Amino acid sequence: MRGPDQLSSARASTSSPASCQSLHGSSRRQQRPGRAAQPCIRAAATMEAGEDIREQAKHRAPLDKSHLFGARYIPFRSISHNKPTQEQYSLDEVVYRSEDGGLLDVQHDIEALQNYGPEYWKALFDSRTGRTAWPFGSGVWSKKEWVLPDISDEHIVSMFEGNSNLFWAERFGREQLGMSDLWVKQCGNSHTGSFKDLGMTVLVSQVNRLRKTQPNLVQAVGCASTGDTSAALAAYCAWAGIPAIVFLPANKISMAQLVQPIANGAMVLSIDTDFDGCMNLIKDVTASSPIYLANSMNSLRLEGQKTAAIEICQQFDWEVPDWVIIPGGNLGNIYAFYKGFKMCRDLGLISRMPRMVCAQAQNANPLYQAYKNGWDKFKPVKAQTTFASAIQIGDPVSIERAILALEATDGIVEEASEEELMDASARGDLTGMFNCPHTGVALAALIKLRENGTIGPTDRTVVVSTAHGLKFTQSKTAYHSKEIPDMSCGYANQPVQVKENLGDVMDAIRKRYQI
Ligand SMILES: Cc1ncc(COP(=O)(O)O)c(C=O)c1O
Ligand SMILES: N[C@@H](CCOP(=O)(O)O)C(=O)O
Repeated sequence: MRGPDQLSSARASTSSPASCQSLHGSSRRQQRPGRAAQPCIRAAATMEAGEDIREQAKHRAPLDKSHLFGARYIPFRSISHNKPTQEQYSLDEVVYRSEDGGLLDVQHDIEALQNYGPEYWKALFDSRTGRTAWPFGSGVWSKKEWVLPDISDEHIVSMFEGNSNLFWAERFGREQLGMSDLWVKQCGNSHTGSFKDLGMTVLVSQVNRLRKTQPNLVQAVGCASTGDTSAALAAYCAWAGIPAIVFLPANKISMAQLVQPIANGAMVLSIDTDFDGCMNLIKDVTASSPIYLANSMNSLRLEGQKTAAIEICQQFDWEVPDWVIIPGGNLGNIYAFYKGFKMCRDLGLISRMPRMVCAQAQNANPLYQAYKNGWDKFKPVKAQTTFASAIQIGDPVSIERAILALEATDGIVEEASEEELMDASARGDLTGMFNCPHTGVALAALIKLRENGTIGPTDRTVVVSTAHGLKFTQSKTAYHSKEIPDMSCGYANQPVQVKENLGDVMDAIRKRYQI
């Protein structure tokens, strides 16, 4: 079968990748899907003097992909209730809700994508990984046809996010849990230090396109945030020169998170409320002004975030893990992962879905409570203070999306107390990780599910790490200093004070290591 890159890349149109020396001078010969061919996306061999990689991409791929693949908004309920719908919106419209006030979802032309077959997509994605060809150096845009097929490369706003490593948690698994196949997907090892970059590149790219093609439609982009969405929004908008406004709950986010949008020049509103209060405000503001909503209520974000699930499959050579454990707050990400795995399965790249686990802090656990009540009694809660401050959310916008993802994957919801999440985070760190507290929540859920036998010793399990531990040094420092009231901080590692004296130094070392 031939794929989209061949369709308009003349010199890439022979079936051998070796023949793909340069993609300059396309003859735009149209071909139909047919026999299998190796995809070739290699950038032009030579760059014109003064060209940058974005300009180079214009020569490489002057594709009109819109006739091949498309995507649009449809009501989420038509998916959850499995009912066809006439209601749909172009991605070039500013719309966040369906006619009945429900969530939207981005629907792709799955049949058109199916024309190219699983081997085509695997080879195409593999060929793009680890390169600098614009925009495929990004782990999100290397899956462009599955994300935002219609956007032109020159409108994309990317910092080559994604392609995060899968950390083999060999020692943590073996020594602490008796597990042989445990992995941590390091989504927090990213430009702004959280998985939000994956969604924000898509949303800000679409905003950039709207601003270029429909002047005055979008004058700024805004979000409510517990610290990570705001950091990502501010950075991507700064890169593209788009005004950003972030609503933060006063005194409820870490100092490192607060300084990110400040440094990137966003307008930072510190509001005397919690995240849910900020979310209500930003919904009202974006409904009545040319300020575009950047929270995951906007389903564009999830199109980028879902690529982390596709990457996990790719990193395992298209084998599916048995379990994927994800910390949940506003609950967009669990659905994004579900979408990524489902797309891989619907397009034949994998043969089954993993079981998904959503992990919540006990102090902010509305999903856990709904799960325990058989789903039909969801009630928002007033979220209490938690070290996992980025998931201190009591009224998650994507509750329906999360329930669909969990029901469809025979999923589980677990919770973690403050002590459990801090201990789990510290235990992981002692085996070489450097976790944020939210990853601590996911690790605590793993520990519980392993201890009660739900997760078996050889089950391939992926814990999704959602932010970089360096954003949360205040809570780590408090733990290791044993300064947290009512917490034993059983895995604390305290610095040893010694005089500048060889004898004292050696005594201290001997005491610890018996050397
Ligand atoms: C670090 C971190 N982990 C986990 C989450 C939860 O993601 P979601 O809101 O998509 O459930 C968030 C944000 O809510 C976050 O910032
Ligand atoms: N943790 C999030 C909360 C908002 O989530 P979103 O995915 O809906 O933007 C944050 O960092 O702000």
